[in-house]
Amino acid sequence: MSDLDNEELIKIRRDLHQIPELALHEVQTHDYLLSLMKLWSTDWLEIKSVPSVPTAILVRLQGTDPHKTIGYRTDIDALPVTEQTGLAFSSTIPGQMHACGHDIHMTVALGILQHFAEHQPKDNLIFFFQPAEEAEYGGYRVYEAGAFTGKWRPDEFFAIHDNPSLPAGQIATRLGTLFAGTTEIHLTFTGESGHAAYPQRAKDALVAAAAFVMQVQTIVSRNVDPIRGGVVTIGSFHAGQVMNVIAGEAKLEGTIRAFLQSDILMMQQRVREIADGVAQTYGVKADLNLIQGGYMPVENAIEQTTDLIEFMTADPTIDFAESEPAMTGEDFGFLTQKFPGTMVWLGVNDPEHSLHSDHLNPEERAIKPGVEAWIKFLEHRMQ
Ligand SMILES: CC(=O)N[C@@H](CCC[C@H](N)C(=O)O)C(=O)O
Repeated sequence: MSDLDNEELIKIRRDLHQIPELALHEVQTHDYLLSLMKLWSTDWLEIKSVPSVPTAILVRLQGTDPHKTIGYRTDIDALPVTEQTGLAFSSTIPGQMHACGHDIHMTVALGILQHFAEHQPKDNLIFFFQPAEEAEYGGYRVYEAGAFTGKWRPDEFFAIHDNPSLPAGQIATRLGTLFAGTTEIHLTFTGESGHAAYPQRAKDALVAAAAFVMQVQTIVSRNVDPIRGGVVTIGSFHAGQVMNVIAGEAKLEGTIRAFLQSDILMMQQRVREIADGVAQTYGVKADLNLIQGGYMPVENAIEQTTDLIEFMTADPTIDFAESEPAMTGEDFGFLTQKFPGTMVWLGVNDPEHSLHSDHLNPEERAIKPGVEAWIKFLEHRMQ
């Protein structure tokens, strides 16, 4: 068998695009991936499951003359977004879409895996098909389950993320931090509802929540070093039922983002202080839940990343560019705290739409050069 050709890769991508599943529920995706891996089964390929995270798949390829074990990770989950692309191969699952391109990530990983299932690698390779990147921090869960121990422990880890702002097939990364660390904010203010005409007899949770939304804007403007920057976004605000009843409850959700873990911790503390202060000022109760999970800053390691940049820059068949850091989050950041490694962008040329857009339509011609660049680089790492 030869390497998967363009048409075969596109078919896999379209199959996966039609079955987008949410974090920790990637059952059809898991079965589809496994069916391909079984087709490519060889003496040197071993598959492992993780009982506590049943949609995760680890694949190990035994090297011919191993000096190390190289890890390659792809995420497999999708988003609660209703697809609006109108593509013939659109999502078949209502309200769910591969709007972050994990279908592209999986296809690239499968292309690389199929190559090394056909051509036994020199070093050992571990492919990690990771559930729950968008939420629920699957990488952290699988690590904590002890999956990366013994012969399953990678010495280094690599991963990609698609980028609609870059030309199709371009690979881009940088030394140091590529992606921000994040923290989810889940906050409920509870007051007392009442008649709109008698505010003095109620405790207005909506007004408290509105004050909170405005006050947290000062975290980035007054507490974060402006040279480093950060983000506090409240993306969801639900309160009240009708115009003439004071809301007794307000629910807010948002995200904190920064490039340094110390900034994340400081911003978490400021969110706690503001929630407590607002609760006291408005006589309501604040229930605050801050979840970082595995979304640590994605720190590209010096040795692996320098080698990758030098290798890809020198190869005229690879379109490589250095990139700026981004405020997107990724729980690959947790794995970069545990194993040295590198995450790169893969350009998919859809500049009109951002990641998470219901119109996101990555160019499939990015897949084949992505696969080829990684096969070359991994073979180079094995020399
Ligand atoms: C690449 C990307 O879009 N990642 C997501 C990761 C979500 C992190 C977590 N749920 C949070 O918001 O804190 C992103 O939103 O950046």
